[in-house]
Amino acid sequence: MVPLDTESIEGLENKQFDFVIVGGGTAGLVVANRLTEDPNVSVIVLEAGTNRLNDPRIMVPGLGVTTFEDADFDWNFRSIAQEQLNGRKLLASKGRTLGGSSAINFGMVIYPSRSGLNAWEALGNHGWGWDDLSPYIRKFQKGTPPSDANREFFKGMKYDQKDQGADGPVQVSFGDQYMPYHAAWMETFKTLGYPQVDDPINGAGTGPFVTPGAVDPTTHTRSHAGAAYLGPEAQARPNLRVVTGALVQNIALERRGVRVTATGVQFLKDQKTHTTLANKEVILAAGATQTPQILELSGIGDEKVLRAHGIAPIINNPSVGENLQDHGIVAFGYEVEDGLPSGDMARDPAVAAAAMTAYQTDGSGPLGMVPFVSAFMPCVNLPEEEREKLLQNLQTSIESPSTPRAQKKQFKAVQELLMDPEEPTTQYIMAPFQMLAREGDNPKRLFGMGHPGFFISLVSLLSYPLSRGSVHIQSAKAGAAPIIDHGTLRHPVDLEFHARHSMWLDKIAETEPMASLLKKGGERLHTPEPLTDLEKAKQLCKELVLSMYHVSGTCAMMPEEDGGVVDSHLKVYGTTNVRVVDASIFPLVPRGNIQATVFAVAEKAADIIKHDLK
Ligand SMILES: Cc1cc2nc3c(=O)[nH]c(=O)nc-3n(C[C@H](O)[C@H](O)[C@H](O)COP(=O)(O)OP(=O)(O)OC[C@H]3O[C@@H](n4cnc5c(N)ncnc54)[C@H](O)[C@@H]3O)c2cc1C
Repeated sequence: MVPLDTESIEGLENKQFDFVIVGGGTAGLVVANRLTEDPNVSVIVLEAGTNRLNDPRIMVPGLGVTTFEDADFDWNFRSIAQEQLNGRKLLASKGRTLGGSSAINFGMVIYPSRSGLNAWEALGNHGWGWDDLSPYIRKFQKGTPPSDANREFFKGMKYDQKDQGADGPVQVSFGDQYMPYHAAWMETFKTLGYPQVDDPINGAGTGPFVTPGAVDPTTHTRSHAGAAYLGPEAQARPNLRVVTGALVQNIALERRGVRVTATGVQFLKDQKTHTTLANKEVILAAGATQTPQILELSGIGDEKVLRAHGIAPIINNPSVGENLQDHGIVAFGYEVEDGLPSGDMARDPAVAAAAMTAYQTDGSGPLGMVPFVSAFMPCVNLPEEEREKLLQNLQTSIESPSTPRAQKKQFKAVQELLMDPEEPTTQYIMAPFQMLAREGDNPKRLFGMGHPGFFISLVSLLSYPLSRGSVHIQSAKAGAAPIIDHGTLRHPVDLEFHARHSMWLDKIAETEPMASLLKKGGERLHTPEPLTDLEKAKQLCKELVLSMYHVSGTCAMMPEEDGGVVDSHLKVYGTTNVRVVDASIFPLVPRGNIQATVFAVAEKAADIIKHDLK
């Protein structure tokens, strides 16, 4: 593909576009594409990061991990020290390139649940339940069925052939070179009494499943937002302009009566400040870490935070940047039986070269696929009276006068999800390589295969965490990293659930057929001895938990009095024409990895905007 010139700003100064979209990431490019389907609508996308659409480190799915910490791809944020995690800082990687985080992520496509989305609606967001949003899952993707070989390998694999999206831009497919642990994962859950019951795209049911990936099955390239929504046809549209290296500093706002109207944005490019005008709307799609930052820099946020940085408040909304949710993951490492493979083999240059040759020859092998299997599970090792006690603790925190009103409603919604026998409380994942979780804030060591020997990782994350964090500006300077407080495992009930889920990882490892693939008496990266003590499990969770990079909820869609920042049309309260379309609007984080939900939200947002234009 001829590279799209996104560097030039010729003719841009004070030029007016109907829509100014801030951030050319996962959600931003969906909205840009859909709005410019109408040739009479003009759109500019301002992306702070690079244009690396043709870069192999993005295009080759298995190379994504090499982009971490590289400023050409990753913002490379860290959280502030997390007191509840022994003072550790969490890595907060985030895409800084066209395609945003979808261009550097692990490519897993995981769908939200019916009840999880219905909870969004119950929180006061009319039109955002499962029946409203799930059609957009089918709109953003095109699913390619598993091959006969995969069906044979994963016996009993459920795939709902008729309902995978017919012609969406994001290609979703399965791999072609799974390892014995992948098949054993499905069988092991069956042994434990939890076979797969349905395709997760249908939004219900617990049990294991083969995780589809955002990979084009023909070219074996990553199907991220840039590839899917900014392909040759979109690039050729005269009504769509995309500029990279354009760091948006703030929205220009004017008070018109009781509400405030955006007239454009100011952005920094090549060390100079420029202005672009919005004829109709400014759409913030800078992601859950930076969308609140831009609002605060524009004078929309908690007036105390703004004044502390010398910013004059225009709209006082203390909920901006609050309600941060993330999935914290706890990864355990198990040595595999002698003679069996593992992704750790790639530390041998000859093996890495062979994988690259296979990929270059016909797209086959580990580099061209997303190598994970998952399971959604309830907390199976939690006796009924203990469950009652934990839910009672949650009830106490719902009733506590110190719990803010907004959180009370959310906790109530989570409580219902935790009590629903059809809903998972965890997502388990098997990754066929080692993760050195104690090196957590350093991706080169975390994923660097630095420990001798061959391992797999078994991972747990809480589907519906109660812990809440925040993100706020640390200076009035647009380029400064925001203060990110993940808050992971801060709520005591989260720690109770996560400890129990992590203990069950050992159970998976010692159950057949998985057990036979792991070395008897082999090394365990998390703890040398099997984990039988709940208190020890809690300490281990605090020591090992990492961010799964699912930061969301920081400009939540909810009624304003309940802690909302945007209404159910995604308009920022107090403005006539500023919308947010990205992971910040999630009122509750969905049950697993979030990119599918971001794509679906952005598709729905585009329809809402088109409708509102009429
Ligand atoms: C390392 C990693 C692995 C992940 N793995 C998975 C996975 O396997 N499966 C899954 O479902 N999810 C995964 N996720 C999560 C998922 O990719 C993200 O949650 C989702 O893509 C976020 O979409 P978004 O549109 O909200 O933000 P983004 O896609 O991050 O887009 C925001 C864009 O705005 C730009 N921007 C920011 N500030 C400014 C500014 N001031 N001016 C202009 N532009 C700006 C950014 O550079 C970026 O391009 C992962 C995320 C990461 C980081």
